[in-house]
Amino acid sequence: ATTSSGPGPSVPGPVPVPVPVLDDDPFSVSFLADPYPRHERMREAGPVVWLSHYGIWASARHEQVVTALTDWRAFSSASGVGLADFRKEKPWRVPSLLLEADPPDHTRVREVMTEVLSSRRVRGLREEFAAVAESLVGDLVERGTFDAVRDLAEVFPLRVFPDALGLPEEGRENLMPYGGMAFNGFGPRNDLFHEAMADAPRIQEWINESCRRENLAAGGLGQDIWAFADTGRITPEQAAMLVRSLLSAGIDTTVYAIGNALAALAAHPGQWARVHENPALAKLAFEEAIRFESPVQTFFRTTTRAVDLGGVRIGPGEKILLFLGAANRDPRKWINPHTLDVTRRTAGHVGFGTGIHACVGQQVARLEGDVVLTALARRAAMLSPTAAPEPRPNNTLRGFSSAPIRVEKA
Ligand code: HEM
Ligand SMILES: O=C(O)c1ccc(-n2ccnc2)cc1
Repeated sequence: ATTSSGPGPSVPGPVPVPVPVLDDDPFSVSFLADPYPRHERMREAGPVVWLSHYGIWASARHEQVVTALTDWRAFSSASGVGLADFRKEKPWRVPSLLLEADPPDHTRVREVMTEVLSSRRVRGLREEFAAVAESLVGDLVERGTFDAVRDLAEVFPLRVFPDALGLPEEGRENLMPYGGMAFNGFGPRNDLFHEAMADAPRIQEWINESCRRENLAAGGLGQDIWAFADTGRITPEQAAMLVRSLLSAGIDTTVYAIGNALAALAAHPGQWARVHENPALAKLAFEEAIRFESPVQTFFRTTTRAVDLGGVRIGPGEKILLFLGAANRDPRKWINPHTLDVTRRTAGHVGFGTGIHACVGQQVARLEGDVVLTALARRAAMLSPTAAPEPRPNNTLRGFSSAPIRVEKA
């Protein structure tokens, strides 16, 4: 890292703290394949750094990431939570009413989504989710060796969430690709972006059809959203867009999270032994895995005014990349951050974000992780990797395309 008088547009004010300039490309395949050493360098360079490759600010420290996520007035989502600044360029799709909005627009739709995904409603999903997990995991443990990603992490969410949403059977193969579009779409228009968008018109057509009220089964989360349109709390157009949010968020996030948890636990046999000994630890183990190998690595904010963050003066209308995954391994916040500890006190991790945009689906995600790891904890005395997991590069998500493991039956 080199220091300079301060990159980016100069902003009048107190003498600026010399800002470290790094030339990393955080959306390159090499960075994404092994982000942790780069996170460390960014954290050590300072609370806020300038990434000259894209001309953006960035923070990899827990304190500054929490400050930016919490202060939605100074750090806005309405110009997009990806690299694209919606004030300067056309978004690739109509912006999200939740993720890419600020109060007051964000407030009402967030209240509705919070009710749709309430703890009580999610508790009502547990019996069905657990039954699918027991059956799937039971078969895999009998096999003795399987791929934690291909045979479990990519299968379970697609078995339970589309049904919970009320989606028709046909076309579900579009869900992972659409998640790939959404999450690669937050990055620069690099190869990952263009590859994800290759079949965009056809997939977006299926997504738009899937958001229509008549295509959503009664009793599902999709119809729950549409019911709010009848009350006048939201308009029909908003209802369709909120269903689109669930289609964007509901699959890839948990696929990557469950895969990361299984790969991490297989790589730490002592930790798995504790979970097998006490399956009630499954829920905590999943939470620790979200801290340790955060499925959602980054999101952007855009400043609405000149603002000081960590002593660094950031001008108005500038993008800052928040490294959630790096904040979750900041030694200023965590003891032995690079160690997986299934009994760690994980409170304060930002794997689900924090503040007004904190993940509204986190109870669904936790339920999925809990039932899968609980089913495995009861049946598998030992997990061991039979090959290194294969990273699956994505502009926003961190995870694997394969994680072969051997299980020793309990
Ligand atoms: C382990 C899985 C998941 C992780 C790690 C995760 C992570 C996150 C993060 C970090 C945010 C904050 C975004 C920001 O601050 O800009 C977020 C927001 C959100 N999440 Fe998740 N998520 C997960 C699963 C889900 C699921 C399963 C759903 C839906 C059922 C969901 C729905 C949402 C929505 C709608 C928002 C936007 C909330 C708002 O802007 O008010 N997420 N999530
Ligand atoms: O509204 C959307 O399109 C949208 C909303 C939420 C997510 N998300 C990210 C992490 N958890 C959920 C992704 C897309």
